[in-house]
Amino acid sequence: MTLPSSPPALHFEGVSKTYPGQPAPALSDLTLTVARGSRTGIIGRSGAGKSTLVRLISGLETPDAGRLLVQGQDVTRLGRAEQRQRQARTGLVFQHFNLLAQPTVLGNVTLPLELAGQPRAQREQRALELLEQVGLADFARRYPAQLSGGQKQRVGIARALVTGPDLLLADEATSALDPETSAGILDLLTRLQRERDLTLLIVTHQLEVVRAATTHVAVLDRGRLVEQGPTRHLLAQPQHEVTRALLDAHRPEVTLGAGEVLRHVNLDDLGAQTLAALARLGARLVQAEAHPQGVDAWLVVREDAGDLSALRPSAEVWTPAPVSA
Ligand SMILES: Nc1ncnc2c1ncn2[C@@H]1O[C@H](COP(=O)(O)OP(=O)(O)OP(=O)(O)O)[C@@H](O)[C@H]1O
Repeated sequence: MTLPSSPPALHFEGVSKTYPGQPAPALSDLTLTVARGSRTGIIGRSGAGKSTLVRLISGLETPDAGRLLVQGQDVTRLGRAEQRQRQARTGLVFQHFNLLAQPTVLGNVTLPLELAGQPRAQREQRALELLEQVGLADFARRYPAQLSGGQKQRVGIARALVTGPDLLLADEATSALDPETSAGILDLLTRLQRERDLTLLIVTHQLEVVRAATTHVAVLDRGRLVEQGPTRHLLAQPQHEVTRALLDAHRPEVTLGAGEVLRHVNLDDLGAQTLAALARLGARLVQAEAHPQGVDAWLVVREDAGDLSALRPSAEVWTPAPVSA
């Protein structure tokens, strides 16, 4: 018996988009599939086309060419009513929160349900449940101006989820927050994605966001997809210069001695065995950052130090790329 396989959450098929009056396309023949239930990062430099991708998914723009399927539905062919239904099933979280100043926190979260015509008691109950889930049960009667940036973003997340979407788009959702607050928001998004079995699309220019919160990643550059894959694999073995440049931005400033090179490696951990292996290789650890994909480490080693793959038993995901000083 063959079970009907469910369609991917998103499928871009040869999608192109050029804004009026612009010489170059914002997206060019983009083919990209986002698996249902994944936490997928879309990363790229400024102007890569990330926001355009979000605007197409959320229905704010339409492709010039190609097809965009959301949960198997070709959104370029939907009527008005169907499009509104689809939009209600897509939650959006913005960089600058986009909260209204006047309604209270509760009023902001209930707004999408109010617009959908849901009775007050029902929508308030639902919004209070969501506020509880984002840790803001006691803030319902406050105004956005009385909240910190991280709290405002929690309200933004509650509002994005209040209509019960299956797809959540976070567009630079942590870019305006300090690192500690960002980490809390990414943890929250990850938890909610798991609990609600959502597909989470995280659009960012920050590699650390991709590392902390995604299972898969796609790298865009000048409107094109340059590489994609499981996050851990892609960050350990970046193939494209754009991805390498994103990794390089985290390179520590270090003075190299004669015959020494700086290398970026992704380790499983920094346990006793790994440290002993580093010592045997004469490797100097100059920077290490732990994250859900392992430990991102920068080492100074002698050019003739030998095979670093011994550092990582699961070496199938890792070939150290030499980085010039
Ligand atoms: N409304 C618009 N009108 C004209 N051109 C636009 C518009 N929006 C984006 N563009 C152009 O399309 C290209 C892709 O822009 P987009 O905003 O999608 O990139 P991005 O990766 O999100 O960049 P950033 O990280 O800076 O937000 C850029 O060249 C940009 O100048």
